[in-house]
Amino acid sequence: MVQETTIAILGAGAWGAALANLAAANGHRVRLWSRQGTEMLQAVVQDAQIVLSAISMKGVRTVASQVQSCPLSPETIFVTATKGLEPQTTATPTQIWQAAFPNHPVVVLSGPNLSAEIQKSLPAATVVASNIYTAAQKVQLLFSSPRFRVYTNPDPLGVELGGTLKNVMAIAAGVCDGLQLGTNAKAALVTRGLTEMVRIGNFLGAKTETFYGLSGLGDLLATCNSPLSRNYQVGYQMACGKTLTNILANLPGTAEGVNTCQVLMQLAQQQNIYMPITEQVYRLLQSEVTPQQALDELMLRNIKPEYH
Ligand SMILES: NC(=O)C1=CN([C@@H]2O[C@H](COP(=O)(O)OP(=O)(O)OC[C@H]3O[C@@H](n4cnc5c(N)ncnc54)[C@H](OP(=O)(O)O)[C@@H]3O)[C@@H](O)[C@H]2O)C=CC1
Ligand SMILES: O=C(CO)COP(=O)(O)O
Repeated sequence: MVQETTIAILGAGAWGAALANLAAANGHRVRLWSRQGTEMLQAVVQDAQIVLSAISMKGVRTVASQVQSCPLSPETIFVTATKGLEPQTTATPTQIWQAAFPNHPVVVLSGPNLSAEIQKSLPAATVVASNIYTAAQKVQLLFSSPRFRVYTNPDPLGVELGGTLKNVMAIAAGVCDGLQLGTNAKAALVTRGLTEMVRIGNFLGAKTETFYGLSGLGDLLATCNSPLSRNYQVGYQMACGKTLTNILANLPGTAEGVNTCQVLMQLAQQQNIYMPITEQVYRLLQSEVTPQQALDELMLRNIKPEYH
């Protein structure tokens, strides 16, 4: 029997609300905070054993610095469920929370977790990872249930990057389906997309094997194959001729892949890392190529061995 725990969830969007329901269904006291709500941030995080952030990337640093001015228990564990990279610094959400709270454990939670399915109580699995294993274990116990299977993993950076990098590939997968390129093309795209994720992930310090687990390949498969994914929807609608501005104006929620793609392109150029799919997604989002031209650019590259 898991002890009843007070969990403050920051961000009451699609994912924050789904995580709140999972925690409440396990008998925990859940306090939800968002800018739209009436609860003060200080009151929500006060005495919370867990502070979980499900805030879009663009709000993470601001909210982390607001939490810094709130009184917290020294035992508080931070959990981050955001999938993005900060444009100015390329920092991950975990790195931002850890720098703001150097004396607290930070746990990343990431996996193939389309919130609409979780809200329908469909079964799912996820991964929790931290440099402090006991903190990850605590979070695993808090969220585990017969419908939500939680694994621990010792590579928090790899877990976090899997969820972040796959968003760019989900945009590409949406384009692939929107252009009706078929199952072979999709399989090639997702497989080569994973190779690209491993390449940049290794450069940033993540372990290869993590990308072959739930938070990497698992999340890649979920988002590249589901119209529930907002990132997939962006690609699909671009392939159908809509403009990015128009798509984002009507999208239900956040598509982090749009910003992540820009950050990755900057990094790839600075560090000379070969990321052909990311580059074509970037050029498409910048309206430098059409979906068909992006496809041609990828297919007409020099032929080469599968592995270097
Ligand atoms: N939906 C999903 O299936 C999953 C989403 N994720 C990740 O979780 C994160 C949130 O996604 P999701 O819940 O779907 O997105 P939503 O767009 O539904 O919600 C975003 C949340 O972030 C908050 N927010 C946005 N900008 C700021 C800001 N500047 N300051 C404070 N709060 C801000 C919003 O607050 P407010 O309500 O006040 O506007 C809202 O609570 C993303 O990084 C996403 O990749 C991860 C797994 C699954
Ligand atoms: O990360 C997700 C599922 O694991 C959600 O994907 P989208 O943000 O593309 O909707």
